[in-house]
Amino acid sequence: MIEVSIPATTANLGCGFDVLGMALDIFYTVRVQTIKENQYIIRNRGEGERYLPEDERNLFFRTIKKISKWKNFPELGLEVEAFNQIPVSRGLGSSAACISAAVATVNELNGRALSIEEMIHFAAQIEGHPDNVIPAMVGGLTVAMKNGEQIHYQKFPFFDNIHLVACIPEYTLSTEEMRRILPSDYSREDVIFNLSRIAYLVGSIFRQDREGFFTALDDAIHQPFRGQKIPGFFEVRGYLREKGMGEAVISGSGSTVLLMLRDPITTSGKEKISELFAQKGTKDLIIKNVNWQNQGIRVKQL
Ligand SMILES: Nc1ncnc2c1ncn2[C@@H]1O[C@H](COP(=O)(O)OP(=O)(O)OP(=O)(O)O)[C@@H](O)[C@H]1O
Ligand SMILES: N[C@@H](CCO)C(=O)O
Repeated sequence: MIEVSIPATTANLGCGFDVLGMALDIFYTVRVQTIKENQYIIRNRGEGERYLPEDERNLFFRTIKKISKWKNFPELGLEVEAFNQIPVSRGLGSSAACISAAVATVNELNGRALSIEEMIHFAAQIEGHPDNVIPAMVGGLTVAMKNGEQIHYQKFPFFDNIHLVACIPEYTLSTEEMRRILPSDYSREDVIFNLSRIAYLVGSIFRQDREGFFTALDDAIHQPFRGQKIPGFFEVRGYLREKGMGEAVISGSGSTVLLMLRDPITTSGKEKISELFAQKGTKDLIIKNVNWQNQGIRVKQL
């Protein structure tokens, strides 16, 4: 039996729309054993357990089958125990984790026949968002770049003196819908706004310049539009800025809001954040400290 574990990811990090992503210490873990050919059983525990399919319609098996076909690998029957800590459709890369786990499983069951570049290529093709898939697979904070069919990336460590807090609402948002609400054209001014910030942000990460990082997080491409669908986002961000506490960004396409803080959040800080969200109608909210992860795929033989 093998165990594969993949971290959640937060894509975009403000100005890095479709480019930046970072692995977090929330995991999707599968224990996989081969069984009779053509049998596919998955038992889901944790997030999504009430509604994720437990047969071959599950994204995990759909991914396994696609890759086995592309690569001409034998179609093995599989029995899987899945443990999911990543809330689904909340902008924390749950589908990227599930797809990456399937890709890593296929690789492991076929004598590690795939390179990391191939694994990223397949996973990104199925998931559609390399900014989630790359950090899920390699960990850290990553910059994704597409060049035709090819995907390139750079990986950096994040800051150990920025405290991350995920504010995870009960409601879900579909990535597809949250992409549809974005404009198809942007002014030159907005493009330069984001280009300058992403360059400055990556430079600040490279130099571990925390204040430079906070200065450059803002965005004109997606947050002004998506923020309107996440009641409380603008108010919480405004509060953190006003108090000098840090910044807030929309994680992936939402609904999660990721706080990036200079100091660890206090109990009263959490209460204030809950209150700001509640005033805008978001009442069922999980506020959770999270950490960035330097490792992506983990595989164990059990
Ligand atoms: N752990 C999982 N197991 C099986 N299917 C999953 C799992 N996670 C996500 N999915 C599938 O992917 C869909 C959610 O994809 P979506 O891209 O909207 O959300 P997400 O990956 O959680 O968030 P985001 O991509 O915005 O970070 C679900 O409806 C489900 O079909
Ligand atoms: N960069 C993608 C990530 C989707 O999770 C988006 O924001 O739409």
